Amino acid sequence: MYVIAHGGAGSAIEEPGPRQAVLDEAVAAGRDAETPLDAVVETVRVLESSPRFNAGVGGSVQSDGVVRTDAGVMTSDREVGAAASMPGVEHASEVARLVMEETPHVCVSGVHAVDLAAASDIEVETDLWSDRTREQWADEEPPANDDVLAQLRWLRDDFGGAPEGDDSPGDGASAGSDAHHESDTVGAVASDGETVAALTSTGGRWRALAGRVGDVPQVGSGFFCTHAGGASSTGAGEDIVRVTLARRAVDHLELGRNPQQAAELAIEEFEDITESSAGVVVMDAEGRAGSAFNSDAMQTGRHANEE
Ligand SMILES: NC(=O)C[C@H](N)C(=O)O
Repeated sequence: MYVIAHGGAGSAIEEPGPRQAVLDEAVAAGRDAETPLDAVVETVRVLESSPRFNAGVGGSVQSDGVVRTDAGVMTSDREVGAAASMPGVEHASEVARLVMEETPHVCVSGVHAVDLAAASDIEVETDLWSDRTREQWADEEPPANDDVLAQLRWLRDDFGGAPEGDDSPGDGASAGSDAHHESDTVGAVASDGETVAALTSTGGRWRALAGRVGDVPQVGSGFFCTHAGGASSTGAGEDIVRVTLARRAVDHLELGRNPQQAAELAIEEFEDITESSAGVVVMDAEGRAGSAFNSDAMQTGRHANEE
């Protein structure tokens, strides 16, 4: 099985080694899977369980002090499932798969998605806080939860550009430090040499308005897959949605470009349109991989067809 995984597009961190080790472990878990769908879920599960990434445990905290998770998955036969805004769900990837396989719908959200997960024996009520997010949240001074408009005023300046922690090239008012690790969304694309699956999972963006949903569970934005191949995006979700970044990358595969060209072209177009920052990983049906980003850094792990 061929697999490429990413740990989010953002600023370079001082010690990338430990995160790279988790990414490599995640790809190793996916390599042993039987199908591309199993492979992306196995890969992303490892990343969701690591507090080093902004997905599952360690996910970003929303304005009301709650961590909510989102994920989306798609296979090359255009089966799609997504789940959004789930408190207490570590493996949003599993809920996205559940929505795809067991419901007639494409996306389920909030407490209803959590109920569906619990009824299907997916673990819920997990403590998604990490030491890092607990410490960072302690420095915040959010307005009271029942004053939504005050919360909106409090958080508004953080958005409209690159995710916080990413100082290139967006115009985010809070750019410049990687303190929140909020750009460390995770994703994977896998291929058995014939069929493909793509999956993305996140805690969203730091102190986003409670209930905010970004690109990750939106088909074509955070993830996309056809017979040509699949893509998983990361970065400023509000901007990724405006250009449907994953769809754009896969379109380039459909037009005959290789995965590296497809990733680069999609990011160039994204930057031209939004002046914001993002990254994308791409794998075609033969298992050849490519990746591109216009942030300072994006860590990937891969076991790809190098032919
Ligand atoms: N950094 C990220 O990738 C965050 C994610 N794209 C979101 O906006 O929810």
